[in-house]
Amino acid sequence: MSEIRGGRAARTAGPVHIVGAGLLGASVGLGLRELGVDVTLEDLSPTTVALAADYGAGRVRDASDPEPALVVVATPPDVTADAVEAALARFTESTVTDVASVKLAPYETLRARGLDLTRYVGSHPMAGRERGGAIMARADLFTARPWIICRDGETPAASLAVVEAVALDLGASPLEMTPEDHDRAVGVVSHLPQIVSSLLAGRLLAAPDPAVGLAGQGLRDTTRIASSDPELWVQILTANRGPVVELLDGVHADLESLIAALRDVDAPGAKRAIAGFLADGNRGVARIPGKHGSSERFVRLTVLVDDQPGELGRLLTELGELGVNMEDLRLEHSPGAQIGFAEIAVLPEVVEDARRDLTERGWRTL
Ligand SMILES: NC(=O)C1=CN([C@@H]2O[C@H](COP(=O)(O)OP(=O)(O)OC[C@H]3O[C@@H](n4cnc5c(N)ncnc54)[C@H](O)[C@@H]3O)[C@@H](O)[C@H]2O)C=CC1
Ligand SMILES: O=C(O)C(=O)Cc1ccc(O)cc1
Repeated sequence: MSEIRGGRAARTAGPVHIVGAGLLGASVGLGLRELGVDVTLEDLSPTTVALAADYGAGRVRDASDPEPALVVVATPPDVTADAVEAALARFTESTVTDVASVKLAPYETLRARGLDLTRYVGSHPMAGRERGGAIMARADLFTARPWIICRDGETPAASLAVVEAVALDLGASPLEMTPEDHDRAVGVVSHLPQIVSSLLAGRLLAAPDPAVGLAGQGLRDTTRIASSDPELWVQILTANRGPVVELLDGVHADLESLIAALRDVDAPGAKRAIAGFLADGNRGVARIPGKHGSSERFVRLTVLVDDQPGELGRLLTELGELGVNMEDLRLEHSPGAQIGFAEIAVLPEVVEDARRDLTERGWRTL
């Protein structure tokens, strides 16, 4: 434990040098700076470095600075291998990690160049936002999120420990995977959802305005990540095309079966086939770990909140008065809409009482 601030001790011994001071890089910087770790920043864009420094993510490195203990490469995936190679050459003692969303492609590129990768430890925090840039950075981006670490057999324990320490300092849960297992896993939990969400949202382009105006919570939930950055995602999807194409082949086959069943709903077995897809979805969604480890520990109650100043504050105060222990809160609000949706997660045993009490106080619930 090297440095202390705000009651929390940093496991990370700086300096930490960040290459690429956008969303991920500046978020790592902000989180480590909060713990008092010395962080230096670098980016192709001088404006991005200045912005990230202004927000408090670190400072510009100067010639008198010692070698960093750790270099975090947070550049777009297609230049990650180049930036890792450059960092390994420039800093001859530092551990170098990267946070790219794909792990096999940069690793294979580096291996193919015949480099000594002893000091390189690929990693990937499973946390992000729809938009990139230093301006979107947050110190708490990684809180309670998995942080995958891909070492190979050669990685010394000390290098691994440096990357683990950063993940833990930022509130993440480090776990180890091979680059192959990582790419397969994120294919299904991150890349396929992105594609499905984008395809779904793309269908809205042909829908008339009055139809889109009817959009409810289901559409909002399933299209949130459709606002993601196309440039970043072209890189991610092309780099992980093997697992992604395999997953899409599965979706394609399912879609064909579903379409066939819906085309001829009176055919023997058609309704059972349709029910099967929906039931599989039920079983799949139940496997997604919730904030507290299981999606089934909490249930969600949606409360309609008028678009007036202070309404959300009033709801939170009244929940407190009613003794409702809120485990999580999500807000949905469309620009121009007269109403917002506050989705609160509560223990199943209190949901019906909470609904009744809120209704008695004049709140509308879904
Ligand atoms: N955006 C997200 O939700 C997540 C992104 N990642 C990964 O993090 C990495 C960074 O993504 P973001 O922070 O979202 O992107 P970003 O666009 O916000 O930041 C990337 C920064 O890298 C800089 N850059 C580009 N080439 C460079 C080079 N050769 N040397 C120095 N700086 C360079 C750019 O100027 C930019 O400021 C990507 O590899 C991405 O796959 C990982 C988890 C989540
Ligand atoms: O918004 C979400 O739910 C995400 O999962 C964001 C995200 C995007 C890209 C990554 O490589 C990791 C996480």
